[in-house]
Amino acid sequence: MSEGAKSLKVAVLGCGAVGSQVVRLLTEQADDLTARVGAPVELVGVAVRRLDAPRDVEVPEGLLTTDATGLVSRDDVDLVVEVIGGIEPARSLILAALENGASVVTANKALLAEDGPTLFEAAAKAERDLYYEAAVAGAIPILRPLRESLAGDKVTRVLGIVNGTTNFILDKMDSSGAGFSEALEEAQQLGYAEADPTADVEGFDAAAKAAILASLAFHSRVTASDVYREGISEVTAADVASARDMGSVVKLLAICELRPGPHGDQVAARVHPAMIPRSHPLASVREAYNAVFVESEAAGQLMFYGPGAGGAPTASAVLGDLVTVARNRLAGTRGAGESAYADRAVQPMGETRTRYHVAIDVDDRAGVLAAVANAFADHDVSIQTVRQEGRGADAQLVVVSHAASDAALSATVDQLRNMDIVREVTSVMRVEGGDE
Ligand SMILES: NC(=O)c1ccc[n+]([C@@H]2O[C@H](COP(=O)([O-])OP(=O)(O)OC[C@H]3O[C@@H](n4cnc5c(N)ncnc54)[C@H](O)[C@@H]3O)[C@@H](O)[C@H]2O)c1
Ligand SMILES: N[C@@H](CCO)C(=O)O
Ligand code: NA
Repeated sequence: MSEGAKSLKVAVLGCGAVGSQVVRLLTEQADDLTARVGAPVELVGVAVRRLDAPRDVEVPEGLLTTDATGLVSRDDVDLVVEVIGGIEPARSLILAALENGASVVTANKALLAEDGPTLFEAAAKAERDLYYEAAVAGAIPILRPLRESLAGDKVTRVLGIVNGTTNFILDKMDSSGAGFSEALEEAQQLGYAEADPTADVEGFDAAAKAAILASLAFHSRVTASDVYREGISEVTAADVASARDMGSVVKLLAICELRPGPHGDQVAARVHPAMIPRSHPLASVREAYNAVFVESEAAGQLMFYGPGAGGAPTASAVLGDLVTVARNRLAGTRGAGESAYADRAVQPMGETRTRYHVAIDVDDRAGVLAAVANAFADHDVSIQTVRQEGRGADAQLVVVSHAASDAALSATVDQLRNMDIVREVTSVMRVEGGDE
């Protein structure tokens, strides 16, 4: 480092769970950051909504401001960290920061998944960095591996547990037999789930992350609206028990795949609960942890595991990005921008091939098994396994299909629901992570 190198000035927008930890690390590790970057990284402002709000960190005297727009417009600010979240004012602030010549680090998956291209274009025009490792799976390095380490390989599939709250709830349901509401209540008491848990339990958070993962993995623009989404609020204790009987466990998965389409490979991106075998590496991801499983042509299978949420873990990813963009800044360069050259189409969910697990309560009499098998055959869906358990005059049939189009499988279930011999379809869930 050259003696007296000019300091790089950082503005932090938002001082909540993540922002307060970013401020803490920036302050506590100032000397190490200086050594690693090659110049002092100096915190010059922290934008907050209310000056007198209680905070998890003591912000140095005079740095707090309620004028975020004024802060990002300052001539001396080199680096802006956006940890406010949501669409506005985060988007306008990031665009203003880039236009003003700052490099930007954000953790905002909702914004990136909704309107990433606008931000990437602004970064390209301004010739500045826009980094966002914290936006997917918190502390786990997954975006940089996709963007850089695997840039010479062909990624074919990304399968992830990318929401800690829902993984905690499903893990609780699996380990204790609790129902969804009871497990959600416990997640709220422990501070994993928010008072309004919609974004997590209905899969919106995971779908935003899936869009970001698919865009990077397949060099295409995939937004949240391209991702098929089902949450976990309909998962019952019976589904979880049925999975257990099969040696499987229910997880909320984000699945991004390259699938053959009429004009070359297409991108399929979906978020839904699925049964996976207990022997699958993702089955051992417990509590609120996250993990992302990547398959690529040359590397084979890779797995990334760790804390996907929480103030300090997320701030770790933010700081990692901050060091990188600061180094780039000092070297007068920037990292690779958006890579969307492949421009792949998104495959509609109905055409995506999946497998189903269907548990059906039926009358226990001759011909019932054949009738159920025929319903699958009517939609050209091949059956992989059938298990039957007698229950007096009733029987329960558990059918697992081979891979078929999601539309055909869903039509099969509709037909089963309308059959006289079917008393109730007690569990329908997609199956992943085994042989097709
Ligand atoms: N908490 C996590 O575990 C986690 C993990 C990964 C990514 N993220 C992302 O990080 C971002 C921040 O999340 P968080 O958990 O810290 O949220 P948070 O709600 O704890 O903090 C956001 C803060 O921004 C402040 N704010 C709102 N509007 C503002 C404005 N106009 N100007 C200045 N401050 C304003 C709020 O008062 C609040 O303190 C979000 O994009 C979130 O998705 C969070
Ligand atoms: N609510 C998210 C936080 C990180 O995005 C989760 O539960 O994983
Ligand atoms: Na990450």
